[in-house]
Amino acid sequence: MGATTLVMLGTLAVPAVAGAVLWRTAADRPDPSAVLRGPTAEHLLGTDRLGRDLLARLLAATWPSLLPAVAATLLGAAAGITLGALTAVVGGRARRLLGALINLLLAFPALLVAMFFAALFGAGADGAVCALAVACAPGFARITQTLAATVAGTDFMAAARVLGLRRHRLLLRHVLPHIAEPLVLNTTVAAGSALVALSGLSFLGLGAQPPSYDWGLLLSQGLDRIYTEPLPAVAPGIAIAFAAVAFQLLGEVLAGAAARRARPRQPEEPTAHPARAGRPAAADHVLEVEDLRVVLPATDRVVRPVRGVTLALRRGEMVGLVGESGSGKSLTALAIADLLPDGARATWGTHRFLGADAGSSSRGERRRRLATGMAMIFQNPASAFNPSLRIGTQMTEAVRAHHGTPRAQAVEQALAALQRVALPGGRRLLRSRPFQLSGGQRQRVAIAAASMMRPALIVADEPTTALDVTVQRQIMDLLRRIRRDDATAILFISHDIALVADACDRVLVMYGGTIVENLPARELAAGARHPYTRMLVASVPDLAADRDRPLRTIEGGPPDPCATAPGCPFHDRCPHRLDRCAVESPVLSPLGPEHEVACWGPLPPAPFRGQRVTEAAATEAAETGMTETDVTETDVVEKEEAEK
Ligand SMILES: Nc1ncnc2c1ncn2[C@@H]1O[C@H](COP(=O)(O)OP(=O)(O)OP(=O)(O)O)[C@@H](O)[C@H]1O
Repeated sequence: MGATTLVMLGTLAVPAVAGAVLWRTAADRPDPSAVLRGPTAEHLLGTDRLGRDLLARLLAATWPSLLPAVAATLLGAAAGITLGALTAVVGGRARRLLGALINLLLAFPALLVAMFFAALFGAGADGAVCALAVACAPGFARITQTLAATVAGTDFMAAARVLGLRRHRLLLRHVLPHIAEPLVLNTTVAAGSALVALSGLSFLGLGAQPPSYDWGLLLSQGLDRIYTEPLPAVAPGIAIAFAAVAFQLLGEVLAGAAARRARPRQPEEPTAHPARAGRPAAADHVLEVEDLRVVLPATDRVVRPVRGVTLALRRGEMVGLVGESGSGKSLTALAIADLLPDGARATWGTHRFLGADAGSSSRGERRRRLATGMAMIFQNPASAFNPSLRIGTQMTEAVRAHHGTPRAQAVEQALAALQRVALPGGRRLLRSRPFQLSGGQRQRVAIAAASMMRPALIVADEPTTALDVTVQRQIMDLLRRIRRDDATAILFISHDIALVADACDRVLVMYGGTIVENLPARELAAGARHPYTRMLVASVPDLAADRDRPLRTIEGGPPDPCATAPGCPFHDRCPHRLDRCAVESPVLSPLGPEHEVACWGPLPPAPFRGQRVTEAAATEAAETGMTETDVTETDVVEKEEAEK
């Protein structure tokens, strides 16, 4: 398409640029001896009523036909884009007024508007250009208004407003650069339509006036004798169609190029991922995932944020997934739920949900199973709901679609679910829309909706991060109740180590896209053996922390998700690293019946509950003259309690 467009544009460019020099004389020279001739070897398209060569006139008219079309498009685009973009930066009342104006202008057909204004401005090429600019401006305004609306509500616009940027700066710096690409494409396509419209105006006598001429006028003059000599009318018609198609194709080619530029590189299949048959299914396991890998496309590289995650959840078990930002927790959850973003690819050795192997079922079957057996609760309850639909519609959607539950019965179930999560309001709440609820209410509705399907597994991705501690507690109570009542397994993703340790049965610690430790939650504080888990736990401040000392952090940053070097992902930050840590990747290996760790040199169990207690023990030992190991955890805890 690109080559064809180039050839077509080149074919137009030659007569457009050289037409006036090469053919103007022949085009304007009358020949009384050759009036109204048909096509001959001397005049390939024939002559007009003054004996002028029609081919020369057609070629010489290229520039006068294309230039006004491009000029009208640019004028209309400038006016329309300004009008439309203003809606993103003005206040509410002005925005409504501008919107109404755009709607009003759009209510009239563009060609009618063009003819009206062409007559108003007076027949002639300039009047036609202005008329067409006026006619196409509302279309540009509407597209720009729609595009600008997507930018207007963004956080960076809010931040720019807070910084006090003036409107024209907001417009030029923040709105237009974000929507420029589709507007440029639209302008190119519109130029083709403008050419057709301008030729139409000239054809009707409202555009170019003799002795000036363009293709539209030539077409009109040729039409007088179309039954005896079709070529004088057909040739300008073909020229108009040819140029209009060239502009349209140019728009298509630009759009294709833009899409290709935006489309990230497709990831190649992850390497070093041997196909494995997987272990036999355990009877009480709801979910079993082995060697899950996720590869994401990026514009210039391939991102591998999840690199061989193995996990399993039993019925009714609540498992915490912790790890610092970027360790791959959310992508692991999305891969399990088959909700990865476009272009992302997941592979696994085993993916068994409710006993069924994902590898042996079709995508449709897998999705159906996930839709009925799994529910997701997201961090931001605001974006989990469609703002334009009522809560009731969204809550009842899944049971109606998957269980075929009649509407009235689905509503009853929704009311029961709302009662279960202690949300008052009943039917009134079902009739409300998401924006009418607070964040905590929305999250409770999300949990109520999730519980309506009685799922075997709930994946809760930081469900309490956006909420205050009181609501957080209520949400945790709800999850616990659902788990107890329905034996639902819960994969609870959180940054709140203390909350996870308190609420979960087991904790999976994730680092650099892999699970580095899997241990019972009760052992998290004292029994963690991976240096990363230890440091993560130690970095949690508590009320007993010495406020004069800086908070503990883990030096360094998370590993680059694009890196392909072997070795333990934590080795460069690990104070206990061994030589082999930099070259050999450790795998998750059992340390005890319920404890697995991926480390070449797991630390010995901490004597007491975490770093805080260890330090307190040292102080206590120094004060009492005992050795550190003589100080029991009970001593330390008792002392802390007394101090509090
Ligand atoms: N659509 C995407 N395209 C490219 N990279 C992505 C995409 N989504 C996530 N990533 C990258 O993948 C890595 C893991 O992201 P993920 O959201 O799973 O981390 P996380 O552990 O859940 O972090 P957080 O706790 O902050 O939510 C990060 O480095 C992130 O930058």
